[in-house]
Amino acid sequence: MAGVRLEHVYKKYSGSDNASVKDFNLDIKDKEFLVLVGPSGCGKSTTLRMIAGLEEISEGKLFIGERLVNDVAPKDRDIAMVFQSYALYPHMNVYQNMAFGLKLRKFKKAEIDKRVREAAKILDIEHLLERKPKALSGGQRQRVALGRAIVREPQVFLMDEPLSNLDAKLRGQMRAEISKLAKRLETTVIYVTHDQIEAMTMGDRIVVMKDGIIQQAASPEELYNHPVNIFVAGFIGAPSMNFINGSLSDQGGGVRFKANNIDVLVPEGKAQLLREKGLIGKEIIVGVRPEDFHEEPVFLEASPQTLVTAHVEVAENLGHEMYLYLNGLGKDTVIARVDGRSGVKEGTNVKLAIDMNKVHVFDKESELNVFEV
Ligand SMILES: Nc1ncnc2c1ncn2[C@@H]1O[C@H](COP(=O)(O)OP(=O)(O)OP(=O)(O)O)[C@@H](O)[C@H]1O
Repeated sequence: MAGVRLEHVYKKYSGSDNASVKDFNLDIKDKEFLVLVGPSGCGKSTTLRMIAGLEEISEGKLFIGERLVNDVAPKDRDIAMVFQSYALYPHMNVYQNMAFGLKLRKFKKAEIDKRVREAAKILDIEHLLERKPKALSGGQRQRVALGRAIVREPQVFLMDEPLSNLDAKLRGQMRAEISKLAKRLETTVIYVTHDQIEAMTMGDRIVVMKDGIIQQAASPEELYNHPVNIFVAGFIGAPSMNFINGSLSDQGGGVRFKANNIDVLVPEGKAQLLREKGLIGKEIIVGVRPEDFHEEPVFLEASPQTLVTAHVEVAENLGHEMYLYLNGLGKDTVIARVDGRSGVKEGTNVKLAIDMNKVHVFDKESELNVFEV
């Protein structure tokens, strides 16, 4: 088993003006489940392919374990990769598909048989070993693709959007299975996805990328509670965090955040930090997650000064929770999540309290979270 370390890694494809991956620094621990996440084109696959050895590194150093592998061929890196397209050999049955890589590497028949059967047992596909890929469901094919990687007993698993061809329900199941599998095999996994839910549920640590640059590398909880900038704050969480433009004022009686229909008191602990950072009187962006709006009486009594009034344009009731699409708070529609039994009606005005202890404040210019950086 081994970790993976990238030091100042760059990738510039020949013919393109800009580097696709820039100054990538990361120390992935042995047995860690690391997820690379970000929008299309941010450089996730390029990073993974450099680790796999399928793309050359333009600059920087890549270590697998303690070994510098910049110039080591993919087959000698002791890694296994699982792709989005499972690329199973159609003319081979499941057993042969799983055995093929080991056969190429000249493993003995008995050893191949032992490994294939063990992997099939782990993945619960023992009854499918004689079948051809075309007689398998999408989820079963994905399991065979995983099986092909497992039999290699690699130091590191690399997975590039392995679940994106599956339907939503199966994706949910396989998500949990891959997490369990990684723990059981006690192996390092580097997993690429553009799906923030996959990232949040699977990763021990998540690396959020944008334009080839790491924005933040942290645990799911840390990313959710302490995003360093607007991009990360908006990327993690669904529905996304609301961003409201406004300004801070301090005319005695504490720091207030004002914007459209909002005029609320900032808790003193946070207010002091905003004073120290020289943000009073400045335009800022406040970030409020939908779940940090409340209408429980208890909460309202506790912080009466955080009450806002808004117009409910649309109320989506899912039963256990309701999403309110609100006008009047920000330039754009603001989404609040309340209890599904709260009885809020579309077309009415609603009074909500913002949990000001949970809000984030971003510098308008740098887009950095002023509480975190
Ligand atoms: N072979 C290539 N030649 C030139 N440019 C490339 C090549 N492969 C990728 N790129 C560019 O590098 C950037 C990063 O691409 P990459 O595939 O790593 O992104 P990604 O985050 O994995 O995106 P997606 O989620 O769409 O797969 C993109 O701008 C892409 O156009």
